Amino acid sequence: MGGTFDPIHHGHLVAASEVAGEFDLDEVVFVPTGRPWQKAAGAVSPAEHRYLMTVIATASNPRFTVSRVDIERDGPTFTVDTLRDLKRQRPEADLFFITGADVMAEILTWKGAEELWQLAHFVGVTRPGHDLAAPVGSSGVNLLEVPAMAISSTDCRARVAEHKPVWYLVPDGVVQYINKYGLYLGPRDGDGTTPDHVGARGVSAKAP
Ligand SMILES: Nc1ncnc2c1ncn2[C@@H]1O[C@H](COP(=O)(O)OP(=O)(O)OP(=O)(O)O)[C@@H](O)[C@H]1O
Ligand SMILES: O=C(O)c1ccc[n+]([C@@H]2O[C@H](COP(=O)([O-])O)[C@@H](O)[C@H]2O)c1
Repeated sequence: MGGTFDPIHHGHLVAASEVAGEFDLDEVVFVPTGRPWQKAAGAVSPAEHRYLMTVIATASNPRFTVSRVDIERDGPTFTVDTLRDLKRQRPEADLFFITGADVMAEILTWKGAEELWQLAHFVGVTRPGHDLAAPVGSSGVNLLEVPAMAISSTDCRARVAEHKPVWYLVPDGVVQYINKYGLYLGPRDGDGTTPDHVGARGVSAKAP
């Protein structure tokens, strides 16, 4: 499952768990993007923060792992490269790429879109507020209804910035990580550490 994971939240985790169960997958590899070219430069937290939050969120599930292939590759992140790298690392694996309905609707705009269907099975999952459909001309795309989680990373970031809690929207360890590094509290300062004018403790991390 690829994503910017800024931050990872329970919508991601439920989607991954449901697909793993439905398709009897041995492993779900979470792949944080390096440079998501469709998101504004500077609007995305440093990759190491997003990677570490993903590790924290997935640590308790023995079938969940996290890959650094996208954050270690230079240049913009393209899924065609992600899938090639994963295939190189796991030549025997039958790859499934998990996306929410919003991302499924954009795949035809991606680099090498016509090649993607040969590299992996794609699984599109339902997401509140978005219609789910297989892209025109795609093959091997499965659609799966998953429990509705009206959670987005955008909303989580906005809540932290407004000093509202994100408990139960993201895993507890991710709440604590966000608080520890003062993420999302103010203007992005480039390295994701707490800007001077912002206190080190965010309201979001107060006990529930
Ligand atoms: N609540 C959700 N339910 C189902 N799928 C989701 C949900 N949130 C995200 N996804 C899917 O997870 C993948 C990674 O999403 P991403 O990291 O961009 O999270 P996001 O919440 O959409 O972030 P942002 O709000 O910053 O755009 C995408 O395929 C997306 O469609
Ligand atoms: O390959 C592309 O051109 C492409 C364009 C946009 C998004 N993606 C991938 O789609 C996944 C979700 O991306 P995002 O930005 O919505 O978190 C992630 O794995 C991205 O690398 C891929």
